[in-house]
Amino acid sequence: MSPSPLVIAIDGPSGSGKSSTSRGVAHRLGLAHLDTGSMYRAVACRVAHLGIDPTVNPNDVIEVARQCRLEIDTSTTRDSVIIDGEDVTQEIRDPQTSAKVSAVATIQPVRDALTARMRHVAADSGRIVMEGRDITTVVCPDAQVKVLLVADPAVRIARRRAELGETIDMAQVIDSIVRRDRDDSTVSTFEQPAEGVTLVDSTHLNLDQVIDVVIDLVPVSLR
Ligand SMILES: Nc1ncnc2c1ncn2[C@@H]1O[C@H](COP(=O)(O)OP(=O)(O)O)[C@@H](O)[C@H]1O
Ligand SMILES: Nc1ccn([C@H]2C[C@H](O)[C@@H](COP(=O)(O)OP(=O)(O)O)O2)c(=O)n1
Repeated sequence: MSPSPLVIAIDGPSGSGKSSTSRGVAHRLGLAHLDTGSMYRAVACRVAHLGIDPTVNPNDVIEVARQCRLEIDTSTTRDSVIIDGEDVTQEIRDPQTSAKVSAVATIQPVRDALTARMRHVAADSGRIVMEGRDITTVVCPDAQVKVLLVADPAVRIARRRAELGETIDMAQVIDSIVRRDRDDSTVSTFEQPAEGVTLVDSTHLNLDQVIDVVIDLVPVSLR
């Protein structure tokens, strides 16, 4: 008998620990993992390579989101992202990409195109952890487990700074958390949990503790 379908949806603001937690949960339960932010980031990279300014030519961005060939590894051991044959695995994590991505992610038809792709990945995989900003509310509102992962802004800024290295420009780090959350929250609701979504505050929890909290939410019969 094949195992029951299982979608664990994790939303939250930047730096709340979505990727680390999702990866850890997927690894422990043997599930696939999709970082949906990497899809928006990949489109932002492709758009930049094509010399498109999203604020001037949003229709060109929509075209890229609809037509691009996107190859994303959903295993927990690799995290490669290839768009139209170009490997952008490293570039999507650059602070320059972080600074550009909201301009792409706030175009509603771009969201519609990528949401459809995300749902295909979930359906193909069957058992997956999906993370982003609108997975619990828009992409997979019927997920068996729905979590909104938050942490105090100062803690999120400190975590991101530690991740990027002490030499990183502090203004850039603050922009990538505070300004980006403000822009992203114009199109997604990730500051308050929607009905049926469990709020998990990671401010005072280490990564293993957060992973344990999420796994405890998964019905034993589905693990
Ligand atoms: N509970 C936690 N305690 C301490 N550091 C954490 C915790 N969760 C994540 N981190 C660290 O914070 C940084 C941002 O985490 P990440 O998972 O990339 O967040 P997000 O995907 O929400 O932007 C990473 O360097 C990660 O190792
Ligand atoms: N489901 C999603 C996932 C990401 N986004 C947007 C919002 C973010 O600015 C970018 C990048 O998301 P990502 O999760 O990689 O960002 P962080 O790791 O949280 O800093 O994409 C979104 O609008 N909806």
